[in-house]
Amino acid sequence: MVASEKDFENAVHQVKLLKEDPGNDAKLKLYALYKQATEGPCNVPKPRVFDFLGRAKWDAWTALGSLPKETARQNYVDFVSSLRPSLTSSSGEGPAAHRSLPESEDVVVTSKDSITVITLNRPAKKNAITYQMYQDITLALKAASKDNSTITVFTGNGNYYSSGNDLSNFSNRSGSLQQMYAESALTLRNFVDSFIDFPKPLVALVNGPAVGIAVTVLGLFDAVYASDRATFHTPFSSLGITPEGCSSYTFPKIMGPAKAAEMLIFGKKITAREACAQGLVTEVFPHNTFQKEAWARLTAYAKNPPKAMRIGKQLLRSFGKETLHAVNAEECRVLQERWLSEECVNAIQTFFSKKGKL
Ligand SMILES: CCCCCC/C=C/C(=O)SCCNC(=O)CCNC(=O)[C@H](O)C(C)(C)COP(=O)(O)OP(=O)(O)OC[C@H]1O[C@@H](n2cnc3c(N)ncnc32)[C@H](O)[C@@H]1OP(=O)(O)O
Repeated sequence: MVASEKDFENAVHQVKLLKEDPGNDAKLKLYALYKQATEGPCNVPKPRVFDFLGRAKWDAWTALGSLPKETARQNYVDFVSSLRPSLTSSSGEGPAAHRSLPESEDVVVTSKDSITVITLNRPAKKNAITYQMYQDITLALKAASKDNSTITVFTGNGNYYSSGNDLSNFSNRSGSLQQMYAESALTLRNFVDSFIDFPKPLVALVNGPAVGIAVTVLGLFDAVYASDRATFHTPFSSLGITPEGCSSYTFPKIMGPAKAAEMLIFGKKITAREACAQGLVTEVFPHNTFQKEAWARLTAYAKNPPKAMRIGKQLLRSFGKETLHAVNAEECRVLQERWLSEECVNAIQTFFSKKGKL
């Protein structure tokens, strides 16, 4: 269900009627979504340095990147409803994730034409996945598995699909290293499990380069549509780490052991067309028609009888499921050890000293 103009106007009106101050963060978010929904991406100059409020508003609006107006309108309506649960949208039931997802700006969930869309929304950081985002995505997939959508889509906002794991994930948390790595391994395991167990067709729209875990989990999707600007890169060895996302099992199955080793052990970056030839990508579209063509395809597929698609997917998946869970557990166990290694610690330090880009 997409928010109509009327839903949006109602939500704007409801904000004016709020009796309690929702707080500065909420007000900034409302401001940014309102501007994005009514004017599109921010293209006004950044306010001067002492205009603190103006700059905070500008930052919030700019952070929405190229989020489409319709999505911003929907997010505004959803956010207003979450501020006051008693204020419900006039269009009836909202998107599924709205019912169980924590508020998150970095992972945006929307619903349209029986399709739930999960968008990685950190364009300024190339959609790198933070610790919180792993948890939000896991929740979003759980919610989508229960909502009334037919297909679930995963994509990225901006010019990257995702640069993979946020390399600062291990530097901005508290507790002992052992505890942090154990928690991270568990979070990763739950994240990948939610892809393994996802019961409906899951489609990736790879709008630009994909790195690391954003590539590996693609082996667990049912279809992967890519822009011809997308690339696929798993530089694990140069980061001192090892493959995850079940790729140590799915990649050799999909592309054969030799091509899998080239990517997962030697870190060869491949183009969308190469990934398609190797079976990781379903189809490649020219970048300037990518959204239009991929969405036309998805909208048509979403009209298929949902139960048949769901049961079909489960048949395709069910026989390998136990193996996938075992592979996931083993990959996470090995990674937990690798994170403590000198090779890994040095590689992350090199990245943040700006000497070690891919
Ligand atoms: C719970 C833990 C689970 C762990 C699971 C294991 C997962 C493993 C992986 O995913 S391994 C892959 C990790 N990713 C990378 O190594 C990519 C690192 N990034 C880069 O090499 C480059 O940023 C780039 C090639 C993706 C893009 O280069 P460029 O176009 O020149 O842009 P910038 O480098 O200027 O990037 C803009 C801005 O984003 C920050 N950023 C980009 N990617 C990451 C990242 N993965 N982690 C943290 N930050 C990232 C970059 O630092 C810049 O920030 P700044 O503007 O300087 O503040």
